[in-house]
Amino acid sequence: SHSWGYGPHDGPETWAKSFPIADGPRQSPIDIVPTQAQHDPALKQLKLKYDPATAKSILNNGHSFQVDFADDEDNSTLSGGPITGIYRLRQFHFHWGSSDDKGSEHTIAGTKFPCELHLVHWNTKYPSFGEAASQPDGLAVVGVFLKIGAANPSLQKVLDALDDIQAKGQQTTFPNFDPKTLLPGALDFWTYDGSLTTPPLLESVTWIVLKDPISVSPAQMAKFRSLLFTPEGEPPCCMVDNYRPPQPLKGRKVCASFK
Ligand SMILES: CCN[C@H]1CN(CCOCC)S(=O)(=O)c2sc(S(N)(=O)=O)cc21
Ligand SMILES: [Zn+2]
Repeated sequence: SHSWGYGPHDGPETWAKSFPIADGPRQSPIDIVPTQAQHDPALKQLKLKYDPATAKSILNNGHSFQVDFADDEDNSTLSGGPITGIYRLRQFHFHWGSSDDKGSEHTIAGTKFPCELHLVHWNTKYPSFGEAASQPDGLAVVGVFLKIGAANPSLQKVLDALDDIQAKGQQTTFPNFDPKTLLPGALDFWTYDGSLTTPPLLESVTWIVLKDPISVSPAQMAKFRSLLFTPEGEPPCCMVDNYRPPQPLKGRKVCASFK
């Protein structure tokens, strides 16, 4: 069975054995070099329309934790930006480090952030999420960097639920949450064609990485690090450093929505 992780024996350097696409032409994340990104005036404004009523539950999946959304209707959607059509919000999750000097997946000219938020959307031109996940234009993930600063009240609502999902496989209800409150004021972004950053590493993601970070306090970072990779009853292993390092650009262009 595909037991992959982030440790020395099952981490990103080993994934190509079970998932050969790990060495593919459009892998994620990447190091974004702002001076080498091309401003594309044709890029539309990002349109994020989220209905808090679609928030359903929060789950520790043993790799991260995710907030899952009802995606049977067009109630929480992404459109505009680099994408055509309408993509539905499926879930959001995070990647973070064991210390504040690392944790993000994308980097900016080599700079790592302590945490990165991913909002996962799928293209409604396909009949289901699973079908979309295998198509080159099937998914669109909005990435948001978290930077150490003031405590983030909206993030705190998410972190307050972590006590109930400490171990792998645990989940609880998480109603009435508006993910828009986790976004920075400006929606300037970089965009490029990439992949899932975890197995199955499918090359089906249009990445939309926001330029501006949101804040997270040191105490809030400690809350992320209180989660466990391991299920109840197994020796506990702290959920930290659940990030894949930047992958080769292999000739891809990174476009910027801003000058
Ligand atoms: C732990 C597994 N993470 C996966 C799970 N999903 C893929 C499931 O494939 C179904 C065929 S997902 O589409 O929700 C998704 S998005 C990202 S990321 N870090 O690139 O934003 C990883 C993952
Ligand atoms: Zn992710």
